[in-house]
Amino acid sequence: MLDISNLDLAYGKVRVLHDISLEIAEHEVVTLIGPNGAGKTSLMMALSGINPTIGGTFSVDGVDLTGKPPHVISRFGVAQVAQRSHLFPDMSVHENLLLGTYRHKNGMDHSDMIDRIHTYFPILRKRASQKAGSLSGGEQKMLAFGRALISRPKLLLLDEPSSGLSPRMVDELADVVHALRQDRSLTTLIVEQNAVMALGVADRGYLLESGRITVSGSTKELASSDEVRVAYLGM
Ligand SMILES: Nc1ncnc2c1ncn2[C@@H]1O[C@H](COP(=O)(O)OP(=O)(O)OP(=O)(O)O)[C@@H](O)[C@H]1O
Repeated sequence: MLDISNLDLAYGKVRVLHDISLEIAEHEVVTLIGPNGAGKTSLMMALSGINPTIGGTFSVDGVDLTGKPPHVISRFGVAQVAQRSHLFPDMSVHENLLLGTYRHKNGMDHSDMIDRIHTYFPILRKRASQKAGSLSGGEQKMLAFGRALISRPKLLLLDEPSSGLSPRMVDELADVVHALRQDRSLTTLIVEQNAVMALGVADRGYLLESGRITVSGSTKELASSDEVRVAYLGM
């Protein structure tokens, strides 16, 4: 579903990603873990068409999307839940959720999907008519996640979903990712600093360090690798 091949990215003269190659098969949940400043968000922004790349390619479902603008990538079915939720604060929770349906034809029935999202995130049902700007930070993240799900993406990109969440909310979020994985209805890339959470919900993973992928393998292999221990614990 996602095929990244030898991708390079720089901010001006500062090279941030080096020769990144990564694949995700349809319905897989794959994680890219790495410490602060490794380049995780830079890669997500590249895959959404926000950051221009300087080398390499990436394709989704066999279609080369390298260099395409964000609106084209999004219409193609790539949805990103960014670290910041980017909601419309004066619109209601329900209205923000419905904004995720824009890529589908008018008149399409979204009620089943809305019910499913409310099952994953019951708070969004309770707060449906409340302004999105009045939600807590964690609740706003849930809404941004729901808005991405309602778009029925081919590929879901989750950028550090656990950042800023309480331990209880991280567990709730992990349960949702786990349920989505059980459904096998989505293909997901989770970029995380929280290796424990990410390795607990993914099928496979990659370790990104200083802009290079240094280890890849099953979540079990990553969890027991010396490189992951050194990257996270410095020992
Ligand atoms: N717009 C930018 N201009 C210049 N440098 C940038 C820009 N955005 C990020 N960087 C630099 O690129 C490097 C990678 O940053 P990035 O945000 O991708 O890392 P990250 O792995 O997501 O980190 P974190 O886990 O702390 O969010 C960092 O050194 C950062 O300072």
